[in-house]
Amino acid sequence: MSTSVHVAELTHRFNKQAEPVLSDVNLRVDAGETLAIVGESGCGKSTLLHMIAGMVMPSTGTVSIGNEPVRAPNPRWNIMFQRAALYPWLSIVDNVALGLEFAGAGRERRHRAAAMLERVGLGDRVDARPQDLSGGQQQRVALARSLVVSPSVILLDEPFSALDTFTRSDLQAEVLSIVAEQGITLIQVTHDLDEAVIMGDRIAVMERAPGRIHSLIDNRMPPPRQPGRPGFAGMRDELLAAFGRARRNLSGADPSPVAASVAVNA
Ligand SMILES: Nc1ncnc2c1ncn2[C@@H]1O[C@H](COP(=O)(O)OP(=O)(O)OP(=O)(O)O)[C@@H](O)[C@H]1O
Repeated sequence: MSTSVHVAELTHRFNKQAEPVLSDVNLRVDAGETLAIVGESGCGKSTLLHMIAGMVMPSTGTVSIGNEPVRAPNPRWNIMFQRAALYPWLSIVDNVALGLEFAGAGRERRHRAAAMLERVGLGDRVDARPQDLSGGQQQRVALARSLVVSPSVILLDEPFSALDTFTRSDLQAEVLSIVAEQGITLIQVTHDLDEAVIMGDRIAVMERAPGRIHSLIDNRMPPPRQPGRPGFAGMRDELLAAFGRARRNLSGADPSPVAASVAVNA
């Protein structure tokens, strides 16, 4: 079952003397919606995501998932990182089943883990060790581990950034298909504007120092959103312009789209 995410009046300082890393962040993501978050390096995207995941408590403000205040990590709002942290001494089916064990599942967990590996295209590798898989396959295992616990919300922190273009594209499509099928609410941090257009029904552009939401853009492209399809380049240009405006709020300069593009890819 999908669930909404509500961030209210969130401000964060990593220590009392420091300037706030995040300030006055307000955000609502509807149940079943997908949101991509972009912004200049260091603007606080990961910090915000970690707070939604309950890994870091905000200095002030609240995060709620459904009607429940987030105070700790929970399998119902699961986070997946850029690098798959898999146990090399366990087979991949046991790595995935471990997520279910932490979530309190019973003896059927190995069967459920195998079914989820099948769903992400690794049904014939269940007994392999993580180190025998490619980076893309390892990310598929991590994805299966995040999804097998049937989360209402999935939080992705640049999960595909280390992958080649084709593997990344396959995994983007896989994630979109699974979240649509299961009605999961998705929030994904990315550096890649193409990826933001592909993944997000809406795209939040953040500014930095302090980090806050600069703009929220509705993605007008209907899925499947793929580079080269009509409307994709226009949506990306709109996003790039918003990214440039978010930077200008910081520096007072007026960056050209090329300068903004360099910053995005830095
Ligand atoms: N545990 C921490 N203690 C102190 N400062 C931190 C901590 N974690 C992050 N920061 C600082 O908070 C700011 C935001 O970091 P964060 O990683 O959230 O940004 P980001 O937008 O995700 O960056 P990037 O795109 O480069 O990954 C940075 O200035 C970072 O140095």
